[in-house]
Amino acid sequence: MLKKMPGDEPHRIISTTPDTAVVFKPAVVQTPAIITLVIFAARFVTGLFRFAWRHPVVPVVVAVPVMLHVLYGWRVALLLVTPVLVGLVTWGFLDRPTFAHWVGWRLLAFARWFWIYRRHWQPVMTVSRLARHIRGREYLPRLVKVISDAWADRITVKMLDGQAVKDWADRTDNLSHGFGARTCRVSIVSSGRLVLTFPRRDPLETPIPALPIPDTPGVGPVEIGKQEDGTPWFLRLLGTHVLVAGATGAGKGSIIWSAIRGLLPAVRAGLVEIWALDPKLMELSFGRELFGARYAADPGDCADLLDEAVSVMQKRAARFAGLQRSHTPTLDDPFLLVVVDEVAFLTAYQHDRQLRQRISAALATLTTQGRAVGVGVLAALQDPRKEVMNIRNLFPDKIALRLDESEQVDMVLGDGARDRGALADQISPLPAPGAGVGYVRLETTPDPVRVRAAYVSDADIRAMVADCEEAR
Ligand SMILES: Nc1ncnc2c1ncn2[C@@H]1O[C@H](COP(=O)(O)OP(=O)(O)OP(=O)(O)O)[C@@H](O)[C@H]1O
Repeated sequence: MLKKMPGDEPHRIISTTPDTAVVFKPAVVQTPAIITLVIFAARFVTGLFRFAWRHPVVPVVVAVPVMLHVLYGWRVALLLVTPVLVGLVTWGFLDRPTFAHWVGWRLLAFARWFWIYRRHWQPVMTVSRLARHIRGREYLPRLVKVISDAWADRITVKMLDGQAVKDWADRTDNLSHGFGARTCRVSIVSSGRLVLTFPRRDPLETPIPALPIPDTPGVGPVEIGKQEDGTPWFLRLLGTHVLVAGATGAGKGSIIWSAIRGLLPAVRAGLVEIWALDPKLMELSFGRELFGARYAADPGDCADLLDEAVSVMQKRAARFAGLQRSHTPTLDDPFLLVVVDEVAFLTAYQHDRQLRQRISAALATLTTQGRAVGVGVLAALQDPRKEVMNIRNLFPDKIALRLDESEQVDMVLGDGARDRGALADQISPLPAPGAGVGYVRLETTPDPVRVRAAYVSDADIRAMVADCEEAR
């Protein structure tokens, strides 16, 4: 009675005697009416409390004026409610962020829960086959709560027992179209619970101009651009190695140049040295004055420069042994960032086998031992296949810009990254909406984050060079 009892289904019943009616007897359990009423009342009250707990602002906004009206009449209600409304509007004007945090986003979350997610939940779950029908009974994953902010709606879902995150990750297309969003990201919060993120707007859809050069020298995470939620994207370079992969024209240069730009004050202060390897002779040659003697384009010179970096690293390691386990840049021991544009030119397309092996060995040594002694590698490449770059796993932090094939996403970011929403193969090939857009997967966070690097134009690089020369 409370739930539909599964009876025998007529299509399964076969009569062996011709011309006899099949007797269909569904199982019926008689329940006294009072028990039914008590259960309904209990469910109603629990639902009311649950609702008030999840959407506390809504009952206050709706229930209080109604109660005042019922108890004291509409005049008193209006008299008491008007100053509160005026107060709220003033609060919204004077301090938008706190108003949005405490009232605005909660009301929006309620509206979207009510109008979009709750209303479409059952059809979307059924059509995308995330709901199950077993013996006539429908089992739906539970929509636990909706949180909204300026960028996206985040929906906490209790999966059905026995469901896997992959079941959901495989249906992100169905979910995003079903709920009218552009994309859907799936991330796990605890056993059996996951969060679906539906962005409502895209702060990365237009190019970001070059960020201002920081005022103070710093080697901490460098601001490169924006994250998909509109917050600044900081990339750590000290104490790690970063691999940037992207097809031609994906905007690898904008990440390299934004990193150099962010470190420029520290370069001028002597806390950072940037060593540039530019085998393609295109990207870094434009600002080669910034690197002084630490610039190489010819493969032989690149090998020499890498060997020198290895030697610096080994000398430091010998000095630091037993004294310190991590490195803080100083004037005597600055952070040394080796920037390699199109690393495959040196490791795969180089026809001199000996040189190729020497370069690969030096890069492998730097990426395995460099970070503790203040030597980092920032490398860019187009083709992420293992044959081209067999040391890609030695880079703890990875960035996938636009890639040509979906299989390349996991090659760059690691297994399961595409299932978790890193759709680097779907980034637009047009420069305005797609160049510099990518997904970052850090050593410490398995969930890829969508980002866009600021575009450092030729004029910006020229200004950086002029600035540095002036400082010298
Ligand atoms: N962050 C960005 N925002 C907007 N446009 C960009 C950005 N980065 C690059 N572009 C545009 O895309 C074009 C290609 O960029 P870029 O040369 O850096 O790509 P790339 O990945 O280094 O390509 P290649 O591997 O062929 O050198 C640039 O000329 C510029 O117009």
